[in-house]
Amino acid sequence: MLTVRAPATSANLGSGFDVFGVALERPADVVRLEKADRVTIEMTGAGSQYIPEDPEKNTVGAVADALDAPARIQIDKGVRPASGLGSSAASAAAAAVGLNELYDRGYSREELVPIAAKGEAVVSGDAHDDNVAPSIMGGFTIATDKGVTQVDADIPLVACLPDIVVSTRDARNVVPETARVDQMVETVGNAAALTTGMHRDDPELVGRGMHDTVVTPARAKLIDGYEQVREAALAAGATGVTISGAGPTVIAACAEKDRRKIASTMLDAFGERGVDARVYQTRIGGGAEVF
Ligand SMILES: Nc1ncnc2c1ncn2[C@@H]1O[C@H](COP(=O)(O)OP(=O)(O)O)[C@@H](O)[C@H]1O
Ligand SMILES: N[C@@H](CCOP(=O)(O)O)C(=O)O
Repeated sequence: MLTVRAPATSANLGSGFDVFGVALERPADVVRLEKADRVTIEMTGAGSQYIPEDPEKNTVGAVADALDAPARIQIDKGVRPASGLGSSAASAAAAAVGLNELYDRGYSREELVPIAAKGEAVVSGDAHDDNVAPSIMGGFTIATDKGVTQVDADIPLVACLPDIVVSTRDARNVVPETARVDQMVETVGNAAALTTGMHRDDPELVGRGMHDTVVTPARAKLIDGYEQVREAALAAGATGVTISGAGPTVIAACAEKDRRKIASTMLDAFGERGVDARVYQTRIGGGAEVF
């Protein structure tokens, strides 16, 4: 049996809607695969009771189909579904990397990205690549229909996951259909600053570039306590704060020395709203690993 560990990811980072993503050092899904006559899926771990084992409805089923690689697939979820931490993508990324190796298909990591994204289409209606790209390739990724650009950035992060469920499909429905030119100009500036910050491993520049006035304000309404948590994290030293993926996780970039304080401040701020939460003190990490 082949074992693959594929990391959680944080997509968008504010200014890079549907394009930017980072792999997180933790949490991760662990997927075990062996060749079989047909695809079967067994789920365990965080929130697994809410995830269908039917290959037609699970992200890994679409990946196995695309690679013509039937297998017995056991998924141990470390990434809770509907978290904004690329839960559905982590399983799809692990399946793409694992089945490619098991069946010796010979695809490169970059070529596996659109294949894994077919799994995302099953759950959110859109084959967006911004979670599967970093989960497969690691680091900071810029995923467009022209391919993926990747850099091995190192930025400390805090990801605070409240006990609220936001499905990516629902959160995509509140994205505004249009943006003003001044918002476009601001977004381009922020995205450029963030990208430069990733190349320099500079949390200040990355945090500044996470600002977004187009998609984030619309989605913030789905997360009870978002504004309070954001303000508390900034006051505790975060260099930037935004919604991770479609939410409800709130993600902060920071200097290493401030990470612990920011983590406890974010938990407290959700607590003051009566919302339970858990927090990951993490950083940008590598992509899927095969054991
Ligand atoms: N292997 C999988 N892992 C996680 N969620 C899955 C998987 N397969 C299907 N799903 C479904 O995908 C949805 C979660 O995906 P999504 O809303 O994109 O959340 P996330 O932000 O955590 O990726 C849930 O409805 C879940 O049942
Ligand atoms: N770009 C997508 C990313 C969704 O990420 P997820 O972790 O919430 O699945 C979006 O913002 O809709």
